[in-house]
Formats: sequence, C-alpha cells, structure tokens
Amino acid sequence: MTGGKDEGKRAGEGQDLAPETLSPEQAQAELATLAKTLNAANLAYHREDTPEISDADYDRLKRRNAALEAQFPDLKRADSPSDQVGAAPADGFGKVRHDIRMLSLSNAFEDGDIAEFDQRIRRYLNLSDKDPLVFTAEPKIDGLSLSLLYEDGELTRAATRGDGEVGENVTANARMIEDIPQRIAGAPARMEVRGEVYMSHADFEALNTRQTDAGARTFANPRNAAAGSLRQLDAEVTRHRPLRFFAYAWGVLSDPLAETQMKAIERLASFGFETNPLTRLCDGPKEMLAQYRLIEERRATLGYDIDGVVYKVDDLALQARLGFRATTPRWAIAHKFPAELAWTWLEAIDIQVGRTAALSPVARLTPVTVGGVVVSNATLHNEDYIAGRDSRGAEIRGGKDIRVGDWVQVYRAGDVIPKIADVDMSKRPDNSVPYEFPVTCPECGSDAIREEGDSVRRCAGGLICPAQATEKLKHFVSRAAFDIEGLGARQVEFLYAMCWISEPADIFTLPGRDQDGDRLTADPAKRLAHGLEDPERRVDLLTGLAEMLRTAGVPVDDEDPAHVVAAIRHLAQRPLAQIKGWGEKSADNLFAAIEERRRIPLNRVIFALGIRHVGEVVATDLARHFNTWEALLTALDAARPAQERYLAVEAAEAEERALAADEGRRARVKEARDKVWEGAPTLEDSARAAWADLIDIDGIGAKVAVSLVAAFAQPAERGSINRLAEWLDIRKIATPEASSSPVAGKTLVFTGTLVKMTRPEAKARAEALGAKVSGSVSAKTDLLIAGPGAGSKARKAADLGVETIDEDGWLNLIADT
Ligand SMILES: NC(=O)c1ccc[n+]([C@@H]2O[C@H](COP(=O)([O-])OP(=O)(O)OC[C@H]3O[C@@H](n4cnc5c(N)ncnc54)[C@H](O)[C@@H]3O)[C@@H](O)[C@H]2O)c1
Ligand SMILES: [Zn+2]
Repeated sequence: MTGGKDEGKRAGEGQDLAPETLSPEQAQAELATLAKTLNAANLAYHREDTPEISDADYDRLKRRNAALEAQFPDLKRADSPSDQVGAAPADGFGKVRHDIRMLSLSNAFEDGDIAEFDQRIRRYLNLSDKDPLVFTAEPKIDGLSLSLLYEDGELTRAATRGDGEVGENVTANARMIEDIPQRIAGAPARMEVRGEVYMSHADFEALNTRQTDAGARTFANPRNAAAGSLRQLDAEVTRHRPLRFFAYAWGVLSDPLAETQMKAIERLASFGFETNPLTRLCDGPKEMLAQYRLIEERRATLGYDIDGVVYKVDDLALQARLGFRATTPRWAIAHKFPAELAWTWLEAIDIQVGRTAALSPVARLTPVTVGGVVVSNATLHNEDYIAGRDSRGAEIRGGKDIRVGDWVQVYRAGDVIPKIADVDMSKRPDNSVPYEFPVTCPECGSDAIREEGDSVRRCAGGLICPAQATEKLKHFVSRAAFDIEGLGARQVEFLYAMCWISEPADIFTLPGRDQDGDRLTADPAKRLAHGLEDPERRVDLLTGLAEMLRTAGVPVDDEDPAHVVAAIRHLAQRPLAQIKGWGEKSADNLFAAIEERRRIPLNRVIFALGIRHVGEVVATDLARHFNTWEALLTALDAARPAQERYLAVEAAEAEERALAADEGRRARVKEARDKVWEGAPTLEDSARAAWADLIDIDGIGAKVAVSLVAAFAQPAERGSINRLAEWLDIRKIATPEASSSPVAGKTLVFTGTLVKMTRPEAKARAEALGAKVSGSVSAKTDLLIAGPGAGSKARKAADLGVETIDEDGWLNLIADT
C-alpha cells in the first residue's frame, strides 16, 4: 500500500497502548497521524473511487481515533475525522447544497452493541424497558448514497452526498438509471428521495471484463464501480454502466410521507421506487439480531454487496425527538458484518486462456474460510497486477509483487471472485523469485503477445488453440447469442473433445442430424499434432482428451497418443444418439433446437462471433446500422485498407511518443508517418468513406472498428464466419423509428412464466418492435406482460395503474408486426 497505509498500520498498532496510558504528547502525535491517514483514505475512497486501505483497517483506525478523542477531549483536532462525512465534491461537477444534510451512520460490530443501542435510545427518550420501541431492520447496501429531488412529480435534480453539506450534481447521470423514475404521480409537491446506487455482482464482473478487454481501468469492487460509473462527467458513460437504485430515506418534503419509517418506505415503493424486500419491523434487540442473522445468511445469494444491517427507530415522531449528532443520526445504527478477510498461502499461479485469447492468471490458494465461504482461488488480473501495478501503471499494494509461496491476505466481497488484498513480506521465503509471466500460451504453445497499450497478454494461436476455440464456442451458444437449448458449456466441451465441433458452423452438421451426417469436422490427430511437438504440452493435451473420453464412457490409456486419437475417431463415427449421456430423445431435442436457431436476427449473429470489443450493445448498433449481413460484410471489406492505414499511423505515432525526447529520431518517425498517410498507394475514396462511416456509428469508435475489421479480414476467421453464414437465415432487426407497432417507444416489463416463447426471445421481439424492456415495474412502465406465477411486479403494476396483459394478449398485440 501507499505510505498512508504504513502510517496507518503504525498508528493502528498503537492500539497496544490503551488510551489512558498515553501521555498527551503521544496522543497528540497519534491523533495527527490518524487524521492524516484517515483524510487521505477518505479522499481515495469517496473522491477517487479507489480505496487504498481496506474498509476493516479504515473502521479500526476510525475507532482508535474516537477512543483517543474520548480520553483527550482537549486534543481533538479541528480537522478531526470524527466530524467528517465522505469527502468534498470533486472538481468538474456542479455543486449542490443539501437543504438537509446527508449523514453517515454510527457503527455496531458486536451483538451486545444492539442492546446498548436500544438502551441508549430509551434513556434519551425517557422510556422504560416496558414501553414498546419498534425498529426497522434492512440491509446496508454497499454503494453510494444519492439524493433525488422531485418537484411536482418531475425529477429535477440528483446529487451525491459529497461531504454531507455539498454534493456533486449528477442529474444527467441519474437519468440513465432505470430504477430511478423520471416522473411520479401522487407524491408531495416537493420531495427529496434518498437511497443507494449500486451495481450487481454480475454487472460488475461483466464491466470489469469489458474494461480489461478495452485496456481500461478495472474496479476493485462493485461499490467502487458504482461510484465510478455514477460520478462520470460524461453521462453517456453512465448510460452504458448498469446501475441500480434502492430508495430507503428522504430529505426535504413539502408534506410528510407517513408516520412510520416502514410506511414511508411503502409509500416510496408505491411511487415506483425499488425498495429492499428484506426490510422488516423488529420488536426489540432480539428480533433485530434474528433479522441480522437472516440477512447475513442471504448475503451470498443476493447478487449485490451489502456490508451490514441498518436498524432505525420506526416511529418518525420519535426519530424527530432523537435528532442528530455531528455526523450521524441518534435513531439509527449500522450493524456491520465481520470483515471478509483472511490470510493463507498462495500455492501456485495458473494461467487460463479465454475467448478473447487473454491469458488470465489465477491464484491457487490453500483453502481458507473468508466470510463464511471456503476460498481456494483468487483472480490476479494480469502481469502488471501481479507485479504490483494497476492498469494506469500506479503502484498497488505499495508496489509489493505477488509470488508463489507468499502468505497473502484474501479479500472477498459478497459473491464476487476473491482478490489478494495484501502480501506479508516478512513471511516471504528467502529463495522466492518474482513470478515470471509466461510468454507462450499454456494451452497450445503459441506465442502469447502483449500489445502496446494492452494490459493483458494474448495467445496468438487463434483457432488452433483449444482453449480459445472452446471458449468461443461457449460464447456462441450463450444466452444473448445463439441460445441453443441443450447446448451449454459442458456439452460444448464434450463435442469439442470428440472433434465434432471446432467452429460454430460445425454445430449445424453434428453427426446424426441427417441420414448421412456422420461428418468428422476436425481430425484429432491434427489437433494433437501442434501440441505433440512440445513434450510437456503433449502430456497435458492427452490427459485432457482422455478425461473427456472417460466422461463419455470410453476408458483410454492417456500415455498412448495413438490410442487416444483412435478412440476419439471411433467414437466420433457414431451418431450422437448412441453416445453415453445423450440418447435418442435428447439428441433429437438438440437437433430441433439447433434447427430453430438457423433463423436468427443479425445482432445476435454479430454478437455470437465473440469479437473483441463487440458486445451486445455494439452488435445491436451495427445490426441497426447495416440492416443486412451482406451490407455488413461489404462495408467491413471496403474499410479494410483504411483500417490498415489507421493501424500503421497509430504505430508510428506510438513510436513518436516513445521517442519524444530524441529530436532527431522523432523527426524521422514523423516523416515515416507522413509517408504512411500520403505515400502510394493512395487510399481509395471508397475505403476512406467506409471507414468513416463505420467509426461514425453511435457507440462505435476506432478501437471497435479496428477489431471488427480485423476479425473479418483474417483469412482463417473469415473462412469460419463464411461457413457459418451458409447455414443461417439472417434476419434484419427492425429499427425502432420505422416500427409502427403499438409497442414502439413503450417501456415493457415481462413477469411470471411465458409459455409460448422464452423470456429472452420475448425481449428480443419487443425490442425489435421498438419497445424498451425493463426488469422492474415503475411509474415509467407502460405495459406489464404477466404470465402465470406473476407476483410482486403484478401487484405493483396494479398499484401504479399500469396496464397489464397476459401472454396471449401480448401475442395478439404484436401479431401484425
Ligand atoms: N477503505 C477506505 O479507505 C475507506 C475510506 C472511507 C470510508 N470507507 C468505508 O466507508 C464507511 C464510511 O463511509 P460512510 O460515511 O458512507 O458510512 P457508512 O457506509 O458506514 O454508512 C452510511 C451510509 O450507508 C449507506 N446506506 C446503505 N444502505 C442504507 C440503508 N438501508 N439505510 C441507510 N443508509 C444506508 C448510505 O449511503 C449512508 O450514507 C466505513 O465504514 C468504511 O468501511 C472506507
Ligand atoms: Zn493458445
């Protein structure tokens, strides 16, 4: 960590000395150090969204600070961390002064603290132990708080907490969040709703993958990702970050919402806000702790991070009497979960190869329990991360590198893949050596190349790399791509091992499909050949294939390549229905499911190809722009010379930057670059135009275009794409403007079970007709399509007066379009 951390540690370790044994001079010095450390941590956490110390360390130091201040009230500093909430707004944002301050919460860490909280309140209110005192208990969402001002039902302003007094104006950004209603009915004329913006685990992982692919910074945890995504100067960035919002509090109100906390929350829900379903009323500490246990149990499966449980006095009249301390309300407390940290040995670093050919290092750990879950793996991101640097080249973990044999601190946030938070250098073995990141692919032996400006190293093996090929195939059949029922990751691995499929087109020629369909798509011997050159690789390859065969019920001797190859060949001659684990019925179903997907919208095809930087959104943008497969191919081919030119200029410019110091060489490079642009052969106007057209598409820039053109230009890949296209009937997706459907421009929500089409299909259909499909019902919802088993969403829609129809009604509605 940074210097701040080390000072923090020293200050923290001063805990050995009880406050009352310190001299005032010692206390003063420690308070100064604590103020410095905590203020720096606050800035890093709240302003930069990149914490430099763990939350547990932060909380510990803050408690230490409070303990010293209690012992030496005279020494309390003017800039005491105890009096501060968050951090002042960052430059660049407009500032918003909160009419009612946005505060922090005091913390409880032990069960006993809860009874004490109850007692404290009773004393303050002069209540006896017999008087009823009801609390709400709800999850403490680990995101960042947001204030939303509604005037006459219109969202007019959104602001972050900032330092509690002045926050950042993020109105444009908040408008991009689906959970936040733009307009509400039946609310007080002036109403400030407060709550938490957060990111789900799934969205967080997907975002980090996208960031890694794009060579951009990744986020340490969902909270930082949410904060970093909301606090964007360009709201367009926020639009592409899937943020969510729970409402749980309020500020300014022209009329009260209700008489109790719980009823007020219900009112917020009735306006169309998401409120947390785990909110309960508790009759005293015993029930509060029971709810704490329950929420703690649910924690791992919620799909988003929570870091504790918040208890609030339910009666709002009592809340008003209790009021506030400097930075916290007296009527609420946050009961924090124990830190999800643990120390263990790092036994090995394995490299996994993914669809985009990235080599991802994974730490294999001596299993250890972290926050109730046994952890044996942790992600290591890339070679810089292992070396102690982040994606911008700045030091992380104080520049400590990670080595095999290290004693490491594992950090886990909810469900999210664990990370290495720290390395104990004192336990590092004397003979330890820095980890050497492989420069060849461990799966296929090809060179692993790290390109200028890329944080990851990628296998250059392309389709000969079994890891890349299977990952590409898995992506191809995934939900948002071809979504073939009965063909998941496991089946793909098996079919690949059988050499039945090595590229997407093979899926349409599986043996047993037709009378004559016993085609063997790839010769196992050929696949082995590459690996066989390398004796070490060969063993791995054979073991892998033999393992697959054993799963299929065919025992083989993995010492003997000829035997493995022969066994695969033999098995592959049989139709799928005769292979163990498939059977007539499931093979038939699979074939039917495959057949059904031959007719497919263009955006899915583009997405399914698994091209770097081309996710669902980009694929849809492309499909809308080009309309047909043929138009897309023509455009990409036409743009190819311009793309090559663009890359050449980029390379020359990079070199120029690298040589910035050396005048003479720079001039030569500049000359070379000018030649690239001006020298013969000149670019055809058509190429220039095609390239310009491509990078002008909303949401597509040069980076996406480079990768897209390259994917279609590379002969092997293009061959594979063409073979696939032969099998498909690729459909246009309707442009929303052109759609005359009654659902065009409407916001729809699907709930319950659909019988006649799957949810993803219904969604695609609706979107093709120009509708927007949302996951939750709010005041913005125009139409709810509710199948059997519809629950809270249907009730909410009824409350809000949202029109609701069933699946048949939906099919009728879209029948003519
Ligand atoms: N690692 C670091 O360097 C660092 C630095 C500063 C702060 N922190 C972390 O942040 C915490 C302090 O930050 P804080 O001032 O935001 O306090 P807090 O997170 O402990 O509690 C207050 C916040 O809880 C949130 N909250 C979530 N669910 C809520 C609910 N249901 N009801 C009410 N509020 C809810 C609100 O945003 C509120 O502002 C520390 O405990 C620490 O873990 C860490
Ligand atoms: Zn490879």
